[in-house]
Amino acid sequence: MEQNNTTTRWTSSALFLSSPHDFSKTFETIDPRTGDVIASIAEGDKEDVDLAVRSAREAFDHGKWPRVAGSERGKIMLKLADLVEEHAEELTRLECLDAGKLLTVTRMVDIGTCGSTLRYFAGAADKIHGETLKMSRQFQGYTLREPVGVAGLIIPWNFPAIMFFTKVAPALAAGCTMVVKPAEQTPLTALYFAHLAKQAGVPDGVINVITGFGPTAGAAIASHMDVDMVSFTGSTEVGRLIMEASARSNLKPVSLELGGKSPLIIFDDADVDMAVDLAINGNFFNKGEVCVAASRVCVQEGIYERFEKKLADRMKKWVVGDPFDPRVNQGPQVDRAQYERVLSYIGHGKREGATVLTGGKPCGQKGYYIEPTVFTDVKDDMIISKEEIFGPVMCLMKFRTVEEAIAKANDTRYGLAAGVVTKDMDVANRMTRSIRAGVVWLNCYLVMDGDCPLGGRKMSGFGKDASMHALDKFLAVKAVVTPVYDSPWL
Ligand SMILES: NC(=O)C1=CN([C@@H]2O[C@H](COP(=O)(O)OP(=O)(O)OC[C@H]3O[C@@H](n4cnc5c(N)ncnc54)[C@H](OP(=O)(O)O)[C@@H]3O)[C@@H](O)[C@H]2O)C=CC1
Ligand SMILES: CCCCCC/C=C/C(=O)O
Repeated sequence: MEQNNTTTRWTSSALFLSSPHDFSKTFETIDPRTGDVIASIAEGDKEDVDLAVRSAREAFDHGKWPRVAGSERGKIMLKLADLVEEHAEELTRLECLDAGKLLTVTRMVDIGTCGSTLRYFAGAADKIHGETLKMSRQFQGYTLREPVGVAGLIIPWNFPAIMFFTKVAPALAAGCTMVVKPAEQTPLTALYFAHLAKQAGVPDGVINVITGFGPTAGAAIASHMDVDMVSFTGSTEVGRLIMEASARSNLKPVSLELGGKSPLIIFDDADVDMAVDLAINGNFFNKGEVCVAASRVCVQEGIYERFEKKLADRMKKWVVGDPFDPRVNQGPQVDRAQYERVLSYIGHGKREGATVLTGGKPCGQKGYYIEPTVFTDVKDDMIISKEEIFGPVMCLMKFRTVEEAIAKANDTRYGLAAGVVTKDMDVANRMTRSIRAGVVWLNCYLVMDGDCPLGGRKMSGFGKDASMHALDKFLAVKAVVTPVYDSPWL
């Protein structure tokens, strides 16, 4: 962390100190339980992005991070993982406060995952190999996989800590330097991580966190001539803007993890209790603010009525309230805009003739709470069945045949995730191969793992987060070719 007289800049960069720029602009981050202000945060804009990119450029072109052995980078990343775990309690509370997340889940899943993501990629940092090429003439060829340079990492508000390390950890392992922009709604943990990174020994200029707004700071990263790649998670609409900005600037490669309208297809032979569990978790986990939410639940007609009744019974026990209370299942939506957006979709559903099985209203005296809502009688052409709602709203539908299930699953412009519940291996194989999505969960849902790639097709974007595929995004492949003379073989 660097400090100056006007405001606090949390960054591992030293360049900020010498700038004459006005650092006094701030914005407020809000507690979604109440609408109260948690803190004032420095509002970075285009000028700050320029400074941050200069700092990252300097650290990449002349600093030690890309030049030390991968094992050394790995060691520092392991130290950072330890520090994150030592500070897990403060981080957990910051994340819950900023994003309205459940305390117990955040401790285990969100903050719990940060250390494992860092460790996964720390282990990869000294195993980045090229290939020897089988040249057809008297030449020797091989490939180098080099760090791509300065990475721009633009992060959403639904999993601020998880997404921070999902992007930062592979970039660090590859030897890149980076400018990271957390979402305006949830900047707190990113700032804390930058501070811990400095303590862990990440050199100045390697991780530069810019807090601020998308249309200013985010857009400046996407269009910057000296940013070498962008990895973005967020809406399809902003994904398009990022691609446009790349096209209009330096044609930097972009990786886009965007929205979804994922189907969960439940066949007649499913264990109904298990299927109900998957549908609830798939829709109401993290108050539905999940890119892979199973927002279209399609149940085969033979078990449909039993499924619907069990689901309605289960939802009666669902508790919405303060996410710090361990008895609560669902906290508030992240901010007023998202709360209003979700309520407006619920309004569309009612007006379009879908039936409200459960929920359908806001709740609580203050804050951004919404009842978990299940719509039945949903038709494929309704807005609620086509558009990403990103809130606690499930669309329940019926189907008869496997063919119909495949058609329903693919009847979306998105292609991020899907779930299939069946005991029949032939049906399972046919479904998993027919669905056009980045991940298909079979007899489970929302199972994430460091080694499991996440990323979509169609309007859910392209490029993978997590797994070794994520590391590839931060590496440029270079072929090196040289003549060989009198080689005894080819
Ligand atoms: N795939 C996913 O996981 C996510 C999907 N979404 C979808 O998007 C909807 C709207 O949410 P919203 O917060 O508006 O999502 P955005 O796509 O606007 O936000 C994601 C990130 O992009 C930044 N951003 C916004 N505009 C630009 C821009 N022009 N150039 C570069 N970066 C930009 C945001 O900054 P800032 O917030 O500071 O403006 C934030 O850091 C949700 O309802 C949901 O459907 C949203 C978040 C995550
Ligand atoms: C166990 C859930 C973790 C989800 C992490 C990835 C989600 C990404 C997204 O919704 O954008």
